[in-house]
Amino acid sequence: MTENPALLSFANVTKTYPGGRPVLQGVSLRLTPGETVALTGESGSGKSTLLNLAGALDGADAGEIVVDGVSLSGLDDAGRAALRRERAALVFQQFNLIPSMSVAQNLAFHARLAGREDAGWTAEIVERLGLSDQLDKYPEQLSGGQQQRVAIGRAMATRPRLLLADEPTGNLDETASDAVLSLMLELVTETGAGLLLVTHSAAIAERLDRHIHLSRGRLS
Ligand SMILES: Nc1ncnc2c1ncn2[C@@H]1O[C@H](COP(=O)(O)OP(=O)(O)OP(=O)(O)O)[C@@H](O)[C@H]1O
Repeated sequence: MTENPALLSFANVTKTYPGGRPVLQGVSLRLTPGETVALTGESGSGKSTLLNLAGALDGADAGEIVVDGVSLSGLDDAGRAALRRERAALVFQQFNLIPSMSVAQNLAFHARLAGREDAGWTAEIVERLGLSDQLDKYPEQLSGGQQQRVAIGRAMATRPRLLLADEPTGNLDETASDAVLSLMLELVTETGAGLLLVTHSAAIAERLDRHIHLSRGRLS
């Protein structure tokens, strides 16, 4: 049997910030298409660091990271930006919507940058995320749950192969958190993307296919 190609792989990755203690010490992991993986660990254990490396927001000191067949160590700034536009999308706890843009403009923004505007797919995302009545509104006019749905829609509009989410429901109450997580899992599963999601919540981690834990710079 041939092994599924990895969508994301870390091989012996290490990371230390200047003047700090080692945060990641020989981390290896593998995520295949369609797989959803929860990453937990105590505060300060390096979860966001690992996610930022996977999204090419920062570079590893050693080891190899490959996203959808692309080795990150060989990329310059432009290559890293292209990777985030075309292969790996990020969703953060703080939503990070553009305040001066309407919901419709926020949703279209990354897809336009990537030259991948697809009106049919965007309309489907809007429908699925229940945003039809919100398109002309601005982020400040939305609830936290609605803002996060826009952030997820914006990330999914480019049909990323890999979705990296850093405590995406951390700012939401339990009901909104459940709803947003369900929508995210549906979209990810339907598009065959992979999901790596940082969470503090055991209940959220249980809803994903697999659970990995970071402690003292290593995964278990
Ligand atoms: N840009 C940076 N410069 C220096 N040190 C950093 C930087 N970012 C993170 N750190 C340090 O690296 C360690 C890991 O931080 P990281 O944010 O990855 O942890 P985390 O597990 O995501 O934490 P939390 O659950 O609190 O968000 C911490 O000790 C933190 O202080």
